[in-house]
Amino acid sequence: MAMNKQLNPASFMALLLDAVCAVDSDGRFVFVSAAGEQIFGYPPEEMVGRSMLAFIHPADRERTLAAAGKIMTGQPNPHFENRYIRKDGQVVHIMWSARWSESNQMRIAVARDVTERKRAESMQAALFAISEAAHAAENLSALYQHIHQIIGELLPAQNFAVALYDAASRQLSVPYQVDTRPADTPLTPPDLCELGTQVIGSGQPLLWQRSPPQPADDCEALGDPLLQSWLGVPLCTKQGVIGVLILKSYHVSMAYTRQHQELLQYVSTQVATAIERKQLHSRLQHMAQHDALTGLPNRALLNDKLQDALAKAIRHNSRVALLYLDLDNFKHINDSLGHSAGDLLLQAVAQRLSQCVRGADSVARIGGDEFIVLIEDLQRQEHASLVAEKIQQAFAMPIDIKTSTLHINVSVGVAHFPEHGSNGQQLLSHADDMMYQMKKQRRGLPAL
Ligand SMILES: Nc1nc2c(ncn2[C@@H]2O[C@H](COP(=O)(O)OP(=O)(O)OP(=O)(O)O)[C@@H](O)[C@H]2O)c(=O)[nH]1
Repeated sequence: MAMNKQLNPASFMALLLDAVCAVDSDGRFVFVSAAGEQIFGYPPEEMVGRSMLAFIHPADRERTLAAAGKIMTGQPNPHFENRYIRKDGQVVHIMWSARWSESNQMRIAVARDVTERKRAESMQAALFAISEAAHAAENLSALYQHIHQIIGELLPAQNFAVALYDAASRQLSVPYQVDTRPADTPLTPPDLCELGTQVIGSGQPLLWQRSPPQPADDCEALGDPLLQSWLGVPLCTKQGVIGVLILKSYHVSMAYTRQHQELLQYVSTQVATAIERKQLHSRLQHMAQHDALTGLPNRALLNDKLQDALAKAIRHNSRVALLYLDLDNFKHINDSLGHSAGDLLLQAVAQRLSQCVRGADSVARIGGDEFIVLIEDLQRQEHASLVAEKIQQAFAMPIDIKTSTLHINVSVGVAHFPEHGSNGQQLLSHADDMMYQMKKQRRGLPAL
């Protein structure tokens, strides 16, 4: 009891880890306890008299004003979170417990630094978001974009790239890259691939800083966004290192640190797994939609493309044509030269056909020696016959397979939308009939 009498409550306040603050009705700090310096980085006397808005993260100002308004109507808020910018520029997450004092006309609040908890939460959230993205993203490039966005919420990632390593060809490719450096400025060393290759080789992260740092004024005067800082973290899976996550900074004021490196490493395994899963999915999808021998779309993909083309043609009141192609006497080539020569011929035919059409058109292999050309957005009906003629001319040239020079003929049948059918099935069937008629006519002719 005797001891209690000697205690000075003000000395308790100085020992508190949380800061006690008082803010007047205009939002100005009236009092900040000693712990404020630890939390906000400013000595209390530098905060007192200034508006709280001067310290709050711009993105949280409006929300904070709304919460303060409610507190001033007499509703205490024991769990309000916002971000402050410390004197050293770091962002600090604060949990406020605040109420209005009618007699003092002030908000009385206790501030607790919850930055560590927030960081752990956002790291967990990032892991979860990356794994979600692996399922939700439609394709690999959508996944890279999503990963960029998630990483950008954890650390500065204005300049971000995903580089992938193909162990078979020992090549590093960059399927995703966002770089704020103007495209026409010359690349300043070090080269992205050079550092990326080092990360792949060592399987270790690499943090590179320009040394000595280029003064900011020099860079601005030159208009040259010189690379200042580079962070590369390997993407490791059970198969080994499959690539590198890369962050770059062109600003002297933003240099990557070991802390950034740890954050990026923390998410990199999840990123690697997500990319690997999506790559496998893309490969399976490609296999399900393409012919393994020629690499052309197969019947399933052709049907999808045909359906899309017809839907578009109906919307835009445009035309579509289908060419049904079948090689003549292909069986004879298989029988006389062997199946592998037949395979090579089919590959050569696929290549030659692809060269006869525009990028917007499609060539598909739908059976043994049967191919389809889908011509979209046809300006005039005659154009399909022109493409058919072009194909016939292309096949007038012999094809060299192994040691043989082969002369092959192609029978072609054409169907037009809307004249020969209102759906894909009807059009394919009509083109097949036309092709068969041509084949029959040819059979009636003397052998070439
Ligand atoms: N090499 C090879 N042959 C294939 C493949 N798929 C189907 N074939 C063969 O292709 C041939 C197709 O025979 P047909 O439909 O009678 O064709 P054709 O000999 O050109 O006869 P016409 O079309 O009447 O001129 C068969 O011998 C099949 O075994 C393949 O992937 N590779």
